[in-house]
Amino acid sequence: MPGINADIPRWQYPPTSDKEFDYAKLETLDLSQITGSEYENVPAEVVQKIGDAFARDGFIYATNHGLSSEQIHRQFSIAQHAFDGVSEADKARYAAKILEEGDFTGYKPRGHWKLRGVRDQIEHFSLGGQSYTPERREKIFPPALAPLVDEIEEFTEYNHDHIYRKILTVLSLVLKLPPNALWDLASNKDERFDLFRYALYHPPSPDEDVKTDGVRLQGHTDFNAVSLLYSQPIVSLQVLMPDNVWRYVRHVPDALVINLGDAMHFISGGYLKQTIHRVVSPPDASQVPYRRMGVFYFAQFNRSTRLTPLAASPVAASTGTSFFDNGRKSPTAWEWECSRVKAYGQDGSKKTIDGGHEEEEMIGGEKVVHYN
Ligand SMILES: O=C(O)CCC(=O)C(=O)O
Ligand SMILES: [Fe+2]
Repeated sequence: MPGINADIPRWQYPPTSDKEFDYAKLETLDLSQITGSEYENVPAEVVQKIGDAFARDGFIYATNHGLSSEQIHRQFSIAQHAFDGVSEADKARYAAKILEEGDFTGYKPRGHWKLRGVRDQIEHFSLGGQSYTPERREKIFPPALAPLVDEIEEFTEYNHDHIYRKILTVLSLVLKLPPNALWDLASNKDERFDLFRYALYHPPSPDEDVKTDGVRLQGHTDFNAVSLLYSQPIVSLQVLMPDNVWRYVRHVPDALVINLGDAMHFISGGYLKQTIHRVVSPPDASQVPYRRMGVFYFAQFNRSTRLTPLAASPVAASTGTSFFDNGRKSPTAWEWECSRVKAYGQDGSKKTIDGGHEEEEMIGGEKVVHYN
């Protein structure tokens, strides 16, 4: 693999919890069951099982994605290097223009978001998951990461071309469309704006944890189409399950935790669920002192894709649900992303509703609720 010799410290995974918690029961998709030169073949029972899981829970695990433990571990080591091997001055120089442009590309410092007046403790380094031209390389990557760019690019391409593509085949069949229908909405290279992210959750102070009730990343839906989260040992991610109970996601070594975002929800007429999830302080006290590292691939449709229910899908049509003033004001995938990125985590722009949750009006009259 190119750049593999770039000598960086190896990430030490925190110890895995051996305690039992109220874990979410999630289905598993074995990605090796999707075959064919264009990943067009999926056994009918897999389509049924995964379609039901995405319509009900919105979250699944995926295994047999074709990446080795070592390749995944390497990404966690690169993540560590992106935070520990880059100076604070360079992080500021390569800061993301989150409020100005609604774009996460670059570094997000701790404290950009606030929850109940408390600054968040999460650092990000996010990259657009598309080819890195020489100009983009210089603009996005601080010098300390330059030797790793080819390796990072190879990983992001794999996430898009193989893992995301397979998920899109399954979902196309779930929506009773031809197997390549959703891939056709996501494979225009000139319009790609997937986001690949390394995230570092620093442990907050006990005082901060009290003020936020242990919530470290407020309950939210993702803005994009399909999110791929590389499973990591610290028990912390919670999913709001169909019975309205927050349940933890169990760590499955080398598996992917996959969830759907707003874009997929809208184009499926609401059939596919954009499930609410959040990150809280670890229920296993022995994990509390550890830094929690994340490797996430947020896959998107092409920028100009209109987020309106797909007319060709009988499943999308059958829900009878439409959005954005009956489609008259449907944004593109890009417009929706920018509008949500700018507004997220900015205390004060919302109104409090039932249950102490907060509601905010987004473009096209759609409402977004932030769950506490
Ligand atoms: O940290 C995690 O496990 C999930 C993060 C997440 O939900 C997000 O960044 O959208
Ligand atoms: Fe999320």
